[in-house]
Amino acid sequence: MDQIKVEKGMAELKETFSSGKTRSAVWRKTQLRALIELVHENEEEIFKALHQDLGKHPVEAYRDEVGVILKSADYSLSRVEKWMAPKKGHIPLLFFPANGEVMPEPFGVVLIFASWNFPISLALDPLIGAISAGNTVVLKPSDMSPKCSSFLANAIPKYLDPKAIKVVEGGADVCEQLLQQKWDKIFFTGSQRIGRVVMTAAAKHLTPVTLEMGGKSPAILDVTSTSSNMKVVAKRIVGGKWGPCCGQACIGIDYVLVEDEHSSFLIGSLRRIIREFYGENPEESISLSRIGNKNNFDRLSRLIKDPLVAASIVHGGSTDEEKLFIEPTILLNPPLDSEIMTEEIFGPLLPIITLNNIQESIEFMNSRPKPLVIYAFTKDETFKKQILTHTSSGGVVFNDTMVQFICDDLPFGGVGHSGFGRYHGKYSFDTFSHEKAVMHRGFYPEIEPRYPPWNSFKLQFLRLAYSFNYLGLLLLLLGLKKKY
Ligand SMILES: NC(=O)C1=CN([C@@H]2O[C@H](COP(=O)(O)OP(=O)(O)OC[C@H]3O[C@@H](n4cnc5c(N)ncnc54)[C@H](O)[C@@H]3O)[C@@H](O)[C@H]2O)C=CC1
Ligand SMILES: CCCCCC(=O)O
Repeated sequence: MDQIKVEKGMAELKETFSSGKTRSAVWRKTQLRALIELVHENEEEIFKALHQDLGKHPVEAYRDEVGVILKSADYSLSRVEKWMAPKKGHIPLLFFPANGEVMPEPFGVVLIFASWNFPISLALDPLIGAISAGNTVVLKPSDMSPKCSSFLANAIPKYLDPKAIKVVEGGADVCEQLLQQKWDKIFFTGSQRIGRVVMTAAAKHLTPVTLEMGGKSPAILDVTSTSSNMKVVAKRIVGGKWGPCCGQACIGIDYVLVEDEHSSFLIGSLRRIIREFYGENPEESISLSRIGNKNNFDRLSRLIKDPLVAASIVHGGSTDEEKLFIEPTILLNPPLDSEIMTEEIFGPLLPIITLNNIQESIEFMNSRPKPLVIYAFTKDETFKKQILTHTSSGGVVFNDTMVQFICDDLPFGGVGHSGFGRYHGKYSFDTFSHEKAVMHRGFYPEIEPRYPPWNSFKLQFLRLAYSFNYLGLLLLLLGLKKKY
């Protein structure tokens, strides 16, 4: 994409934003309704593109993408006017008469990078936030999900305001061109490697950035307190590992921590559920999506080629390069210094790491980068509190997996290496808004002690004023009055 085209597009977006039309609730709600219409009217085409790019079945495509976007857009559409309204801010009596408010305003022209594993959700969910907050937008879908990228590039201009929302397709070269522009906000979903590239480019223009990244999200299994629910636990672990995009999910379970004595029970339970979900021959299953691209296939295949890792495979391990298929694979205690345990797996490989005591899981997690989410299957309230207070992660889910992604009142985002900033629901609106402080003052009474020349009285006045000790202030002023 040539630089002139990028700059022309930017100029138009800036002009649109300056016109003020994106600030109105009417414009924002019109765009949100149009987005809902886009998804409804093109559901089959979206299913087709998701199947072509990732082998997703329509049910998985609806669960993780189409349904998520319809939910998010409807949630914002019904609340955006309330979110737009200035919120009252308390002003101390000292400044009477005065009132204060916090007024959300759009940043301006924003850039959104989406990833390939949920190419519709991860493009349109941030877009919903950017529109709700009144911004103009460049959306850059991932080039690694080309059919979905092409669908978005064709459909969005037909439904949304083309002078305010543009789709730019392409890979690293296009991205680097885009990053040379001065954006008012960048919302990035992707890897730490590229997240650093984005942050570096944003720093040049002091552009605020939200980084939605990933990492190694563990699932802790306290079998002692959940043994009576093991079938549900196993379904949720299998669903949370291989369900979303065949394990290629930022909030997918990366590894499981379990006490040694329970590892066989767990593996047997997982095996049964894998068969129940994907049949005797998962390669033939229509319910298991495929590895997204050759790069990820080669990387994952390499992880299990390591002899010590290969020796730890207790289920699965088969691959088919032509079909970009990797069987749901379980490993038991691969070496902790192997790449599968030091790098984000982002695929259908599930290491099970055994501990002497489930309490050790806290130290195990704390000795590694902060994950996007911690899943913990336990009914032990004390252990829950320990996890919440002695570990740090983007989020914590007790006794389930993945479902937090569709809860609009829970912020979705990481901490430390898993990212910063968050979105979903009103958090999306806030992420794409500047909260402007507004204070209205009167002209009387004047607070003379705020002005020079300084003297001891004014120091005394300010001491009481800053402690908002109104009685003290009154007595001081009365005392002054009496004195003079
Ligand atoms: N927190 C979240 O919501 C999610 C996080 N992720 C994380 O993303 C990673 C996998 O996603 P990928 O798309 O492979 O990540 P990626 O970092 O390779 O690409 C992300 C985006 O950046 C663009 N990009 C690629 N090269 C670039 C460059 N040189 N300069 C600027 N932009 C560039 C891509 O086209 C894409 O739009 C995993 O680490 C995963 O954990 C993935 C999905 C969701
Ligand atoms: C179920 C949808 C999850 C999307 C974010 C991810 O895990 O990559």
